[in-house]
Amino acid sequence: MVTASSTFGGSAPASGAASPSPAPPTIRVRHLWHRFANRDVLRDVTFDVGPGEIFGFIGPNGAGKTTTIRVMATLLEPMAGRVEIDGIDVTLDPDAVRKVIGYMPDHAGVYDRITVREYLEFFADSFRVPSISVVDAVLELTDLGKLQDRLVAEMSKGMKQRLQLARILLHDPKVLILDEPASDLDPRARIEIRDLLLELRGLGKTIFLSSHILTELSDVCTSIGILERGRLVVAGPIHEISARLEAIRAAEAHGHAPPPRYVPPGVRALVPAQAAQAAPASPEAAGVVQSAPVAGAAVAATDPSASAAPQPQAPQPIPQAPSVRRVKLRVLGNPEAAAYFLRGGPGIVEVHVMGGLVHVGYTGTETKIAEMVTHLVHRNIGIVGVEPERNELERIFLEVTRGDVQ
Ligand SMILES: Nc1ncnc2c1ncn2[C@@H]1O[C@H](COP(=O)(O)OP(=O)(O)OP(=O)(O)O)[C@@H](O)[C@H]1O
Repeated sequence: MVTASSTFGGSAPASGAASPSPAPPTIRVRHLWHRFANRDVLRDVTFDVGPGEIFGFIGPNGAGKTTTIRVMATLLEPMAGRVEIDGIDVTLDPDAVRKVIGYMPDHAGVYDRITVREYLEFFADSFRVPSISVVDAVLELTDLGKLQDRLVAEMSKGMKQRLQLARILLHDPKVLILDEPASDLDPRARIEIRDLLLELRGLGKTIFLSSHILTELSDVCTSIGILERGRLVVAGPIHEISARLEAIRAAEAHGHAPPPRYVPPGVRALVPAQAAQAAPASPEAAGVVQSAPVAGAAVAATDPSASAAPQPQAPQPIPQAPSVRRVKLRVLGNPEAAAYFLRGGPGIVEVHVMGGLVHVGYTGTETKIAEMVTHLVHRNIGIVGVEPERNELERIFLEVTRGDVQ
């Protein structure tokens, strides 16, 4: 019997793929520009997604996420720059790219008046894959088997979204490109989609997904890229970005020159102000041109400096700085007394009282919060509220973006 796991992704790495690997990137985007009318909506976007990663592409409405995705999905020709999926240039060989990607657009429609099985068999036939065995495997993988005889029209939004995912798995693509896969879903459906994505990653798929909802991504993505007004302001593994920002903050707080900035492959800078200074204002200024089909050959760009694939900067070692986390404590009685007892404690970096709350910076894990609470309770200080800092991804997002829209 064909099973989901034997049919899908058997050859790819099943675990541990998030760590840096010498393998070439599965998705390679270099100096991508796009312009609608006379407005640049993508400006010099460059990033890599390694094999087996779940890459979250984050940005506010209108930042350019869908435009980037449509280029990757071969639906839109870039004005300049180069995009390769699994080593294939999307402009030079879009048909080959389509065979290795499964693309789920935002707000995709589904045919309503057929059953779930009929829907999948229809697409399996159009993908020219053996419909019965593959549809069985996809139904099993996406847990839609019980609903296979149900009319699509009668399915919930979450289930329709799951059906969309099932459809793009039929040809067993290596790379999944999902535009806002969890938007409009209730919390349960969102969690179910997240679990399915993790399962697909376990089968070796590389997953690129976009979202403007940070919390739906933070516990599923291995890496992120943040796009603002068409510019990529940061990209890389979440913990590396976080450690770097922490090191920069610590150095600046002590009046030292910031440590050398970590530049993920191809990304210009971590900090928006620097990105704005460093980035060219137009593809013409950057000397970047589009890869264009030329009879049977990979194309030379017109500008010799751009003709070779642009080389990303080698990543610099990331300085190790202990990551400072923050928590706010609401105490009964005098908050200054609580602050007094916490100052100088192991792992406590800073303590101050503001707005009646005790703000504590600490290093280590969240057990440190439990230790602080115990310590204060033993000194007869009652705790009535504990408010840990924002989640890591929210913190990064707020720090590297400026809230600009285009
Ligand atoms: N076909 C088009 N013609 C003109 N402008 C467009 C077109 N498609 C998108 N845009 C503009 O390009 C910019 C980027 O749009 P895009 O859809 O890529 O953003 P997004 O980050 O996906 O936003 P959202 O989260 O709202 O989907 C927006 O200002 C949008 O209005």
